[in-house]
Amino acid sequence: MSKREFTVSNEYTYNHSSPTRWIISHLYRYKFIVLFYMIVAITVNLAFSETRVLVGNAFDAVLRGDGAQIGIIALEMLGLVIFCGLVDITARFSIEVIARRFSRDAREELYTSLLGKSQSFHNRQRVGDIMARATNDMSQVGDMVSPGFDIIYDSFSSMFAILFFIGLLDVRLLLVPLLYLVVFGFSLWHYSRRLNPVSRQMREQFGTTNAILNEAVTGIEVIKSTSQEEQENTKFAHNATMYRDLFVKNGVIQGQYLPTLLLGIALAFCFLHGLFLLLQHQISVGQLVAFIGLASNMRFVTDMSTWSFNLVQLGVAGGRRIIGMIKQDTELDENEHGYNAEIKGEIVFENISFSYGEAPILKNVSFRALPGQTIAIVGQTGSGKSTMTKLVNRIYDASEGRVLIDGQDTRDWSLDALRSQISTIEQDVFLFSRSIAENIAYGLGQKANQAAIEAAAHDAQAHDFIMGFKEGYETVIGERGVMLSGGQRQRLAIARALLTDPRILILDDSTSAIDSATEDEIQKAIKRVLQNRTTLLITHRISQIRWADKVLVVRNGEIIDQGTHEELMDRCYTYQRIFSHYDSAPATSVAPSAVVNSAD
Ligand SMILES: Nc1ncnc2c1ncn2[C@@H]1O[C@H](COP(=O)(O)OP(=O)(O)OP(=O)(O)O)[C@@H](O)[C@H]1O
Repeated sequence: MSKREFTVSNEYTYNHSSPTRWIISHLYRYKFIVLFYMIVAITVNLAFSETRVLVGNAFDAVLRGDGAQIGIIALEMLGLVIFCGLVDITARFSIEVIARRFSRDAREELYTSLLGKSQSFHNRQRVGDIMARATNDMSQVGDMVSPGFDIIYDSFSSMFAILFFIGLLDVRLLLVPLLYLVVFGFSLWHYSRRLNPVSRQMREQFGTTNAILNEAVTGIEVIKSTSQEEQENTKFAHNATMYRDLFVKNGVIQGQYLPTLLLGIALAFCFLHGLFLLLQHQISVGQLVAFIGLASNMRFVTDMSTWSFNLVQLGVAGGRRIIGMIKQDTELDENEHGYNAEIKGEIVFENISFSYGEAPILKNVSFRALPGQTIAIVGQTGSGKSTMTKLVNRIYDASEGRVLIDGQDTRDWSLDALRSQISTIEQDVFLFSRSIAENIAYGLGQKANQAAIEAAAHDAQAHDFIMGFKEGYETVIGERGVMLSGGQRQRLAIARALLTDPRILILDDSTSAIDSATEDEIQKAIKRVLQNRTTLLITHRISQIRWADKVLVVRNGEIIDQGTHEELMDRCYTYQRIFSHYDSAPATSVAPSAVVNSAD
């Protein structure tokens, strides 16, 4: 079992060792419905084949001039046809239930697995590709069961019924149908082998094309502002053409389906064989008619196989892509039974080094924050400030060294216990397209009440602007909060953090987008949110740096000095360069990156 950051209790375990096993393990979950379907489907086919035998019997009765027998046969036929119709509905209904449950379960499985993947995993993935797997591959998997598997099973059970009744007519009549079956099986195997790789490539190509489309729609602003429509269009057209070519290739293989030709030959031989036995007085005319009727039923088996095998191929290919994603390794483990306690708030970085890839981003970083302290982090852009904070709640793990929270290595903490007590307010606040109340209450799930939400919004200086909307707290904000200004989004994020009452708070440049009119309100909100918790504060604002108990000066992934604002002003040249001309200025913001860069 690979590592996961999130699991659901009582989760059903599926077999991921191969796509086929995965599919079987899903179907096994509904074994009784599957069994019911299989019995019912075979019953329908037996009943249907019996009608052919009745036609043969009717022929014999006509030749004998036995009117009474003809009447009985007609009634039997009527009864059988009604029975077939009714039972067939049950079979179709049960297979449809299985197919849709399968799709639903597989969707849930993929979704849970995605929630359990690490940030590094999601950094690597393309959203469009994930979406293709979650939508298209999922419906392929459902269609594989119904109509795909349904038709195949129906075909084979119908074949079984055909052979059964032919055997009852006269065992010798089985000769040609059995020979046909062997040749049919072989050509089907050959057909699947050719179709399989093309189906797989089609799925892959669909994912890529979808990812390009998704990226273009998400980044439409950049495309337009840089006039790159032409380039994007060419790229998309190239990929769409590749998808089309694969589709055509798929069609060509399907068009070369040999069993249709083979069936024609088989039927001709069946007729010759039957005729031969009739002329030898080995079988009756009625038996010959029944035999030909049954043999021509093999047409359903042959025709249906083309399309349904394609559906199964596509389903298996889809399943392979889905489990491919589910099985992909992720770096962190939920550590469900790890250390679990209320965080007091001590953070210790012990000789931390970290890199996303080859290049080291943090080098031998050490510092200590006592419970309740505010630690400001300043440094040039790209120096590794945000990365440092991402090691605290284990978005990433350090490559070397240890991060200790209350003396415990973060790797020993239960991930849920750790993360649920740490909140981050980032530069780019993410809001869901839900109501404002739901966005504020997000960290608490369903547990927050309206009064608590409003109190948090008051403290975050967000209440007034929220009440300015017609729907107040029930206002649904657009995707990614586009209806709100940067400052409003950040105040909602502060309200969210206040509500969850985290023991450790990470504020990453959180006030950079705020205009001066709301500056005071925000300062109040931030000051309020810092109280009674350990805070790592990445900021460009001198007023906030003054609140800090300690300031870390970061350059190229190293802490070059640390101390209080006053100490650093006294002894750190780089720090002096950043803040000297703001020393007597009122609370305001600076862009230390620019200054530090020039100091370098
Ligand atoms: N997910 C990632 N994958 C690979 N490299 C990354 C990733 N995130 C950040 N980096 C790189 O790590 C370095 C440090 O980035 P980080 O965001 O920690 O800097 P920062 O000091 O917070 O910068 P800023 O002030 O601009 O936010 C940068 O060179 C950046 O390109």
